[in-house]
Amino acid sequence: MPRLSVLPARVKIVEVGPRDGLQNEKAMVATDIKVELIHRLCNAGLSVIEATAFVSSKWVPQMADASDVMARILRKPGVTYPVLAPNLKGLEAAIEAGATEVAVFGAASESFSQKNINCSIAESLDRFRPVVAAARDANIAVRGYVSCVLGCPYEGEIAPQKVTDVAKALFDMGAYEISLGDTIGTGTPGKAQAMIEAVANQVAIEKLAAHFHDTYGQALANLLAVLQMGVATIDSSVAGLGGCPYAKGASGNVATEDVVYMLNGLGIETGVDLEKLAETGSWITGKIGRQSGSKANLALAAKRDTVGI
Ligand SMILES: CC(C)(COP(=O)([O-])OP(=O)([O-])OC[C@H]1O[C@@H](n2cnc3c(N)ncnc32)[C@H](O)[C@@H]1OP(=O)([O-])[O-])[C@@H](O)C(=O)NCCC(=O)NCCSC(=O)C[C@@](C)(O)CC(=O)[O-]
Repeated sequence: MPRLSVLPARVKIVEVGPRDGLQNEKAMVATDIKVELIHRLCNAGLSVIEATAFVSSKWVPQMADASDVMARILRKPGVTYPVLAPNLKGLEAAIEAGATEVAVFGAASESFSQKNINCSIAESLDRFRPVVAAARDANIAVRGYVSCVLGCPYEGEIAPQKVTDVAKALFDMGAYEISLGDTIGTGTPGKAQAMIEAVANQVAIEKLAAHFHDTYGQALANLLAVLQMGVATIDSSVAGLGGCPYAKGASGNVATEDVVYMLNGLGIETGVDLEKLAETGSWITGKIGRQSGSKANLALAAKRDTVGI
């Protein structure tokens, strides 16, 4: 097992359930539920919880209560609550709501960029530059997302070089971390490694995060493949909730419970209490009337039922 020796000792999990997990829900999820979800995730030990998105409510109605969510969460010291901010308007609202970290989100696919944020890749980078500069002036950390790193719902295959170019541009403008999104979950481990290898030639691997969706059931395998290369930050969503409204057919993010179960088995620290997390997964899926997308969650719930606790 020589490869296992190169795995990181600790992985930072960025929990995206309250934002990515809920943004595509058709029925409005009450602000109270979103706030309680964030509190429960915090109690389960997650230390980075993407709370909401300051985007146009015409584009993503589910995130219209972003300011309310931020006003009502009880912030725990040591936990960060990043939010999406696609432009200066979003950044201003995020700052007013007390955000200490924001994320800009671009894509490696022209078509997806147009559908998701209504501009070309080059225009998006021009739009993000002043957002990143203003955020940093205000002492706010900025994360950069790149979508469609392993495939696009409109263009199919995406060359690793395109991903690298956008990732480098975001990093050079001041994003401290670049999250690489397999938006439609079409990646496989070899492709994921080739993509990371290309990006890591330009942006240090410690600055990269893997944000993999599980549409084809490949997310955990892809994560293990990139962990072996040195990636030590993983985005995931409780109960595997989620999907992008502008990527039809894409199912949820990899489930945080499944990621934690795998990392526990590998002896990798996350600081997350799997039982509490699984209870949170069962709670939120009950609240929004969905089946959990986490196999670990379902197995733990069945085990709880069997032993009667
Ligand atoms: C970027 C825009 C705003 C451009 O949208 P636009 O229509 O080109 O923008 P605009 O500047 O012309 O403004 C249009 C209207 O939106 C308002 N507006 C403008 N900006 C904001 C704002 N920040 N907050 C609130 N309102 C805003 C603005 O005030 C105006 O209102 P009106 O005058 O018509 O009443 C729009 O396309 C948008 O909001 N897109 C967001 C789409 C989105 O949130 N997608 C999901 C997140 S990305 C994702 O899930 C992928 C990821 C990150 O998870 C990684 C992966 O898996 O790949």
